[in-house]
Formats: sequence, structure tokens, C-alpha cells
Amino acid sequence: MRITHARVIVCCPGRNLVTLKLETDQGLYGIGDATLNGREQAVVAYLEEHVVPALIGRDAHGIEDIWQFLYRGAYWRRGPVTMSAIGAVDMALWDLKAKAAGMPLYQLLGGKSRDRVMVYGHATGHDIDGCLEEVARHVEQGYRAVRVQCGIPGMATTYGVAKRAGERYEPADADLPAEHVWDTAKYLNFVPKLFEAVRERFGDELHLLHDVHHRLTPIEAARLGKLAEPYHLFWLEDCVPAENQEAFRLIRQHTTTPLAVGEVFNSIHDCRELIESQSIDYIRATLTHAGGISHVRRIAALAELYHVRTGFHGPTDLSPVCLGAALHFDSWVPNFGIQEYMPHSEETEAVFPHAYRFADGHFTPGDAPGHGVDIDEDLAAKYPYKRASLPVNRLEDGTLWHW
Ligand SMILES: O=C(O)C(=O)C[C@H](O)[C@H](O)CO
Ligand SMILES: [Mg+2]
Repeated sequence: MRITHARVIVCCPGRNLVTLKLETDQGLYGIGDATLNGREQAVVAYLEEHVVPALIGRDAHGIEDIWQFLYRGAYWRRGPVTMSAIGAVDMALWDLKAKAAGMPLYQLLGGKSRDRVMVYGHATGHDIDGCLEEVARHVEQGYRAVRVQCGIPGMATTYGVAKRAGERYEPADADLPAEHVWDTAKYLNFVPKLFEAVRERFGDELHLLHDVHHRLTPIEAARLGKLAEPYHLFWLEDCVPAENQEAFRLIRQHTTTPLAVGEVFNSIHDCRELIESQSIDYIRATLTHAGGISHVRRIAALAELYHVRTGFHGPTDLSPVCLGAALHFDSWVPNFGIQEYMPHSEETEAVFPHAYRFADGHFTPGDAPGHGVDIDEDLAAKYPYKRASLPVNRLEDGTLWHW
């Protein structure tokens, strides 16, 4: 089965999304998600200039050889742009191989380890009451797990809070980066009150998650982990920037609150020490940003040795193609933890018809051949790209901080 055409489709049905479509001489095609929020056109250029021309004529069944050609052959190795491009190619090739085999992707990976995939939703509010109302709405919809993000008294903006109740949170909200202001002391004084309020109203059964979004130092993260222990979080996410993997050992010494990290990782080398030192509990690297199924299953296999579970990143700045492929991976992977889910816009859902279904706090991937997601190119063309940038974050004294 030879690759005859490879096209990059950029659309903006509510937000920018990048899709790679590989067509073959057997009449089958596969698609992959190449969306890198705020840097979409960098991946488009990488694919169109350096990847697509080299794919034409290659055997689409040669997934591993193509992966190594694009990774080792790139000389410059990894990074988010390269690995998102490789991720899209790899996702499309696995989609193709499963279609050629006439089976859903989870079968090709090794069959189901579970009938359905538990997801967590996002409850946000400008204050605790508003956040609790959103938790209640998610519980009514059957979610077993909810992430809470709340406005912080004394701070005009913070991470993860939708502009209006019930809306999805879209961080890439301006042509050029908006500037937010952050104060760690106000945050640390407040957020344990949020956890306490959720437990008081919803009890102990609900899985409770929170995303610090890279903003603390290790000892501050250790303090927050200890403060959170009475509320037994499912996980505390991205509590510190994770380039220095060793920093997590200090946090681990102080708290039993489970730690999740990895949405900004793009290879096993970003997380090997974290996993081998058992400094984390969940690894979040996504199929799109971490080189696709071929590479993420290596990360998951290493993680399994150290009791680390998967917890894929899954906001709306990853397309339904990535979600579909992730749900097949989640259905198979033995050390599954949880899957993030933010509902895409109605426009996005229409552009990307899919076989996956939500019910009672869980997803099923569907049994269509491949990953079960398609793209309506005519409809996609109605939503042209429009540059959108993620914000930056400054401390109150003006220091450029972690967003
Ligand atoms: O979904 C999460 O956990 C995030 O941290 C969302 C990120 O801010 C978002 O994907 C950045 O593009
Ligand atoms: Mg996050």
C-alpha cells in the first residue's frame, strides 16, 4: 500500500486545528492530528516542506521505518514541532493499517483491556460558588472525575477559568499574547479552600483534579501537596515546570498527593527520569505532541514498570482525531489512568465526524475500522485559519513567569 498523496488541512471551527491526510494507491486514507496550540503554522510548514515530499511513494505499512526516518533522519531529533509532525504521520499510518486490516485501532494494538474509558471534565468558576455549580453540572452529566479551576481573590486573571459559566476554556484568545498577572501567595492561600468546598458539597467519592499549570517552585508545590492531602486529590497537575525532572524528587519527599505531568513533553527523554525515580503517578504526553502511537506506547510501557499510569492531555486544542486515537489507545493500554475531555465546539464536531461516544462519565471508542474519526474537507474549508496566541504570565513586579 503506497502513499500517493499527503495533504495538510488547516481549519478554525472555533479554534485552529491542523490535520494531515495520507492517501494511498489502495483507495484508503488515514488522518492524524498535528495541532500545536499557538504554533500551528510552524507544524504546517514542517510537514509541507520537510515531511510530505519524503512520504510520497513509501509503503504505508512501514510505520516503524517511517517513524525512524522522520526522527533519526531529522538529525535535530525531537522538540514539539518535529514530534507533532511525526505524531500526525504516525497517527494517520496506524489509522490506515487498521482500516486495511478491517479492524478498530484498539484491536490492532492488542485488544481491549476495558470496555469503557473514564474521563474527567473541567469545572471552572470566577469564585468558589460558581465553580461548585459547574462541578454539580458535571456530576449531573455522569462524570466520575472533575478538574476544578477557580478565579483567585485579588487576581484579575488566572489559568483555566472560562470567560462565562458553562463555556469551554480556550486559552489562545488573542492574535498576540495577552498578558496575565500572577501571585503565588494569593493562590496558595486560596486553593485549599476550593478543595475543601468541593469535598464538603460532593463528598469523597468524586475524583477531584487540579492543574497548577507550571507555576510553583518545588517547595511551594510540596506545601500545596501537603495542604491538599485531607482532600485526597486524584492528581495535582504540572505543579512545577518539568524541564528539571529531578525537582519532583523534592516534592515527592513531602507529600502523598498524586502528581501528574507531561502535556508539554514530546518524547520519552522528557519523562524517563521522572518515571524511573517514581516521582510521578500519571504521565500526560499526548499522541499528537509526543510522536504518535509508536512513541507513546514506548512511554506507556516504561511507565508500567514503575506503576505510573497514563492520563492523556485532551483539551479542545487537540482535535477529535487525537481524541479518537487516544480513546483506542486508552481502551488497550494496561496501565490506563484517566483521559482528559473538554467538549469540542459544535462546528468542530461537524467537521470531524466520529465513532466515539460519551455516556455516564465514560467514553467508548466505537468499532469503526481505524481510529473512527474523519474530516469533512468541504466543511473545514469554511473555517479559515486565524492566528491565535497563548497568553504570557507576569508576577506583580513584572517578572515574566510561567504561564
Ligand atoms: O488541559 C490542560 O490540562 C491544560 O493545561 C491546557 C493547556 O493550557 C492548553 O492545552 C495549552 O494549549
Ligand atoms: Mg494542564
